[in-house]
Amino acid sequence: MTLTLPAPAKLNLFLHINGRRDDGYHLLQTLFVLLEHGDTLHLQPANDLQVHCPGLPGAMTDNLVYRAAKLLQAHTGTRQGAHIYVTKRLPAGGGLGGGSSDAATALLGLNRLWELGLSLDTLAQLGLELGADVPVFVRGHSAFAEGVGEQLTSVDVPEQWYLVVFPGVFVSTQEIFCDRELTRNTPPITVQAVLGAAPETQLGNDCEPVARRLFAEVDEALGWLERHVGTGRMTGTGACVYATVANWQKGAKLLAHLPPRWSGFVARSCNTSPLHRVLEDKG
Ligand SMILES: C[C@@](CO)(OP(=O)(O)O)[C@H](O)COP(=O)(O)OP(=O)(O)OC[C@H]1O[C@@H](n2ccc(N)nc2=O)[C@H](O)[C@@H]1O
Ligand SMILES: Nc1ncnc2c1ncn2[C@@H]1O[C@H](COP(=O)(O)OP(=O)(O)O)[C@@H](O)[C@H]1O
Repeated sequence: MTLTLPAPAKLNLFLHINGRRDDGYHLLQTLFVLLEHGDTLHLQPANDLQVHCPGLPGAMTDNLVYRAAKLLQAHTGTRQGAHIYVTKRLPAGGGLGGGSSDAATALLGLNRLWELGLSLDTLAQLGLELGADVPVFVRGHSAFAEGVGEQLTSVDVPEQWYLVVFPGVFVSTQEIFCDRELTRNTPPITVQAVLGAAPETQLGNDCEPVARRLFAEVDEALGWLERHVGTGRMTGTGACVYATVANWQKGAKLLAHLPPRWSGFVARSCNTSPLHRVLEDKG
């Protein structure tokens, strides 16, 4: 029996840095939406634990999917194993949360495969040990996030079509957060103000000026969107940039004119994660 599950991408419709904790972690506010596009995990019960993730450099034991599985084994004491095959579509370091989403899908998928019966609260708490972005994928709903990204308020955001462009560079989250010129004093806003604001056009991403300065390709990709679509925004700490488009056809037409050194996709946002919908369908 193979359990095949999606690991959707996310976009940050805005990202404000409000301060910094004593341990160096940043206090932020952001609005996450999920996309109908992402990686796919195939999970098979086995006696040992193996993760195959073609195209992603690095040791298997560093893969967030492997680390998620080990965390579940340690937390529950189960001796069950699995062979997990990851089809990567989301660029690592793209700001689309691919690694975090893979980890969340592994947590929920193995919880089902191994019949562990852990709650979403417990899985989100475990996920936070793997990365600040994992809990939103575990909970599987558009959310306003605060704190270091772990305090989530579930919200409904208008579902829209997005053109997402990957400008071919890897942006390390840590490098952006370490930059001296990153502004860290944006005043906090309320969730009501966010939802009334058309976030992707009226609220900004504080990491964008830093990424534009450090990575010429991010700057050029944003310039391309601004010229061809009228607006552009960066997701997370980069590198991907995006804009809303009226429908799939409009997005596909723009995609056809993308400079060949970049890649991209067109996808619709969704308030409920495709992962949760598939798990519900499978009962
Ligand atoms: C800022 C966001 C917005 O979505 O950027 P993206 O990674 O999506 O681009 C995320 O919350 C990132 O989450 P995630 O990518 O899981 O970050 P983590 O692995 O937890 O942290 C990577 C590094 O970023 C820094 N970091 C991360 C989160 C945070 N609130 N403050 C920080 O200073 C820390 O130096 C940490 O070592
Ligand atoms: N399954 C995975 N997919 C993507 N990246 C992973 C995975 N496991 C570990 N990583 C590591 O996580 C980092 C990027 O994570 P990712 O979530 O894709 O980017 P971002 O946080 O920018 O959206 C990279 O350093 C990558 O090596």
